[in-house]
Amino acid sequence: MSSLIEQAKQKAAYQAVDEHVLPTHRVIGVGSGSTVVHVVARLLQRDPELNAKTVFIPTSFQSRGLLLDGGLTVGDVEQYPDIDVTIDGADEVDAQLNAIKGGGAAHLQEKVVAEAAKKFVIVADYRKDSKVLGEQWLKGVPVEVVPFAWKAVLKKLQEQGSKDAKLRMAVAKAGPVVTDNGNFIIDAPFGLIHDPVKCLRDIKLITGVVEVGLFCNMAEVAYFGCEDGSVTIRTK
Ligand SMILES: O=C(CO)[C@H](O)[C@H](O)COP(=O)(O)O
Repeated sequence: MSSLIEQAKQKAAYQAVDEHVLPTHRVIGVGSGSTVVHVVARLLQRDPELNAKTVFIPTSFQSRGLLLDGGLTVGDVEQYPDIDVTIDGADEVDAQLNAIKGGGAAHLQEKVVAEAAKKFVIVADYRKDSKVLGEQWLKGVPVEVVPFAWKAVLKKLQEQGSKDAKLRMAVAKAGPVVTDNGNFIIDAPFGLIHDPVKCLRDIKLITGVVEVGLFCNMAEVAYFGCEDGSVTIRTK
């Protein structure tokens, strides 16, 4: 395996799957991102008969592809509004298990699938472990917005104190990133976020905002893969 970071992601993902995906579970939410690749790899190592009795709820085009490529059955929250457990990555997690998500622009579906679950578990490597949000993740809070309102929302975010807020631009396409839901993303840095609940509320009240990449009071436990090969578990 290539790097310490990749090993850390794998360790956290494998341990979280082993400890939280139970044989009795029938509906499992699967987040998005590079750490979740290891979550799916571990799910595929389970007893195939068990996986055949289980429906997996993806949170993006990416995770849907991972699940389908593995031959797993996928569903959605319309069919399965009661999820046993959802496991997802994060961009940063604070001491209270509040998280910044949306680095992969998938936080709208991720939040719906996390909220529909009895238990929400975060998996991450050591770079994501913070006391206060905004310590490590400097790109800002990802905010999904309806396209026609992006400039108006950007202005409001700047008025709320994020003077460097900007529209996320695509890399291999001219123009902005377009989410799986057909929306745009604004990345809004607020420095250290000591009160993430207030920050979330303030942003969500801006008309044109679809969802904010602040996941407050949602995770029950976070697994951090460490540089020395160990895994740190943080619970509420
Ligand atoms: O929120 C997310 C996507 O919207 C991801 O979970 C987050 O960006 C972490 O990704 P990675 O595991 O690749 O570091």
